[in-house]
Amino acid sequence: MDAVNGYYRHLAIIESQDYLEKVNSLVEEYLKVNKKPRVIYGFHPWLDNSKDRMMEFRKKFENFLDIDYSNSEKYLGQSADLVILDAIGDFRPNYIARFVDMTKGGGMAIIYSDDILRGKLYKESLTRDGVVKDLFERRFMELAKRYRGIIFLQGDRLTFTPYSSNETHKPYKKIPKSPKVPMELHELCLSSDQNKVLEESLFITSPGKRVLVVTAARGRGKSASIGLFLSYLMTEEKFGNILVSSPTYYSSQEIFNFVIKGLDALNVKYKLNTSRDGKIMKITTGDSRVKWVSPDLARNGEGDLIVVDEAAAIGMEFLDYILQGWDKVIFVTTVHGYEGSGKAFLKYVDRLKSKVLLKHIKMDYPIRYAKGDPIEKFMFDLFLLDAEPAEVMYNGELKIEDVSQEELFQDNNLLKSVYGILVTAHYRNSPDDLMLLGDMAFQKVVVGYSSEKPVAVCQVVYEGDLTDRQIEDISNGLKNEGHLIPHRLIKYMRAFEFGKLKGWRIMRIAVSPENQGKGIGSRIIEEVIKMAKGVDWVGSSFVADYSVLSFWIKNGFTPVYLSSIKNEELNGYSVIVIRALSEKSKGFVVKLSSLLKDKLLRTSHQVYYNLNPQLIALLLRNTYSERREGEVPDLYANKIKAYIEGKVPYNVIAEAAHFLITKHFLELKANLSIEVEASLVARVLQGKSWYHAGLMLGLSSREVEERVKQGLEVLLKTYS
Ligand SMILES: CC(=O)SCCNC(=O)CCNC(=O)[C@H](O)C(C)(C)COP(=O)(O)OP(=O)(O)OC[C@H]1O[C@@H](n2cnc3c(N)ncnc32)[C@H](O)[C@@H]1OP(=O)(O)O
Ligand SMILES: Nc1ncnc2c1ncn2[C@@H]1O[C@H](COP(=O)(O)OP(=O)(O)OP(=O)(O)O)[C@@H](O)[C@H]1O
Repeated sequence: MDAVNGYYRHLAIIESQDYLEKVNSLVEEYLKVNKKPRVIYGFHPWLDNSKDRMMEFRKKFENFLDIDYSNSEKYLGQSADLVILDAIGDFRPNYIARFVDMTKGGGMAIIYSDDILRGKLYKESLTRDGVVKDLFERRFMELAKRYRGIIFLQGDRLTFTPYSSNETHKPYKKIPKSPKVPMELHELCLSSDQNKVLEESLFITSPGKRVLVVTAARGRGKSASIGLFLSYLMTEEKFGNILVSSPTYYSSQEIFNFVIKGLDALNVKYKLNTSRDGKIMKITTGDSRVKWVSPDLARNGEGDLIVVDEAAAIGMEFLDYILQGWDKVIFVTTVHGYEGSGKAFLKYVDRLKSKVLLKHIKMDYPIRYAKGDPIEKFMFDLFLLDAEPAEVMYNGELKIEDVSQEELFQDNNLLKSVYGILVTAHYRNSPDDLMLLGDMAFQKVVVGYSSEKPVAVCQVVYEGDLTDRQIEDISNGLKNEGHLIPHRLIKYMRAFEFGKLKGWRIMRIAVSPENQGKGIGSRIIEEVIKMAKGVDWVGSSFVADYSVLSFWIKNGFTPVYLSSIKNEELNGYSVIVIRALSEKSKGFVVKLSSLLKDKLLRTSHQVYYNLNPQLIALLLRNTYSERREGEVPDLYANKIKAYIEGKVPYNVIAEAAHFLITKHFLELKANLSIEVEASLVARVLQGKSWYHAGLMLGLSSREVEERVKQGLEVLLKTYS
């Protein structure tokens, strides 16, 4: 009852063989306080008996929504009084975080399991040869016993320290006296912070370049209030064309839901464009529209206003690009969230303040529950959501050590600052990564310290050394044994013997943002290579990105593989780089990288049409070649000359240009700048029009053509 008054939540964790009885009696207790709760139930429908369990629960409630864990991203905006998680077959951090988040103030989340440590799906993906650690779960249980508001039932042992409504503050709306934004919209707000956003966002409508930044922890209703504000703008003439972008569609979903709520409240008619799977992609009313576009398209999109949700997660480089192209920009972002990189983004905003007219609105009050909610605190500390790197400036002194996973999980401050580096540098970090760090054996964690504080971290996984049987299974597509690099090279490059070599995959490397570009990453790699005694290769696999790839190439790694399909979730193509440490592996590197070069030369116009041409050029420049092209035919040379002199158009000489560029990348005798090479790649190998090549390269059509001519001239001199 006190929780209802104080609008705070409870979390119950049940680990017991008679879990159903225990959940039922807890639910009975809860029903005494709230007779008709809305219930959300999370599970894997296809696991043994899980559907039966769900059906049993479903009978008990009128308002019941069952959600398949694998689909749960779609339901981020949902909330319920009672959230029940089936943790019999899986105990996965991302799902726990996501579902507990759906619980409303006064409500309760229940996680039930027979045994948290064994037989869990995600954990199995971290298990190799039956070996896995349980540092994550032990920390989870230890915190659950210590934190208030958590009912922890292990067998028949109960730990629970209650919380009190005196310690919480409920959100209330507070409508300003004479609001400029319509009253109907203010009425829809649930906290005074939302009213504030609605009114103060008007800042963006005044003339000139303006940037509005809205930041808060998760669940403060940022997206909702911006959605309401956009519904107002749509009814005003000035903002006819509004784009919304975010790393994934789902982070913007609430914006669209609340544009609709707003338009409904204002009694305005609108039209929806929905994707096949039900996502609202565009809302139109009269001459105005709000449309979602992916970050790739937003870069060169046009309109009157752009909203970027989860802005910190997209990367500052992208934000700079948006700021160059747009006059009216709204950045919405979570700080201290799962996807967030808090301090780095806030520093970025501070720097921006001196360059453009900027307003920064911060929201404090949660929407779904009270400020001071004990479960929010538990989740923050459990998943280290507010982990940040230690503040330290690198002064040239670097101590590099490997730290055992046990040491890391025993020392919360060390864990927090090491994990903070990973969270801040890799925006895709999620609660799952903490479990991976704690539980996956066969890994090595290397930490770089400056002035005794962590500034860099590197996670290494041992791979390879496979048996014939394992290799055969992988080659037949049967099993994924978790050896990522050998797996890809065996399955897609058919390099069976490579599987027998011993390797270290650098799964993660990150340097705290203030200290990047000072040589720390390279020194860590050097040290890791020294540690790799008796190892044939050290490698890495990551989403292809120009500057990250440059880092590996600088450190002596060679690209050997590039995926043929874009990974939609990661929004890019993955690339594998390897540094050979033994003669045997050297042979593979030469062979595989030559094959990669050939693949790029022959298929850039189809397989890699959408890949950044600079990246293709960088790959072509840094791969071996085992074949040569013949002499440049005189006819080709003459044609190209005629083109350079402006006597014939490009299409007339396209085949000659293709020949010459292929020859260049096979022989690498001419020294062209990466910009010129990228223009050649875009036009000649990818077959883009001048216009599209220009879009990719940030150049005008004329500039691209100038570079192509310039490049062809040098190549002709070198090779004919
Ligand atoms: C498997 C993986 O984890 S791949 C992903 C790698 N990690 C990340 O992208 C996280 C964010 N970035 C970082 O943490 C670091 O910048 C790292 C790990 C990529 C590189 O470490 P650093 O100490 O910054 O690199 P270091 O100073 O040794 O080398 C500099 C070179 O790396 C490249 N580089 C890549 N990213 C950066 C960056 N953010 N800042 C500066 N240089 C970078 C450049 O080519 C640079 O050479 P240049 O100065 O001639 O342009
Ligand atoms: N005014 C409102 N009325 C009803 N529900 C609201 C309101 N504002 C927010 N919500 C609900 O609260 C939840 C959090 O809102 P929203 O997604 O806007 O928060 P956010 O701060 O953007 O959080 P996140 O970081 O999760 O994106 C959502 O489920 C949303 O539907």
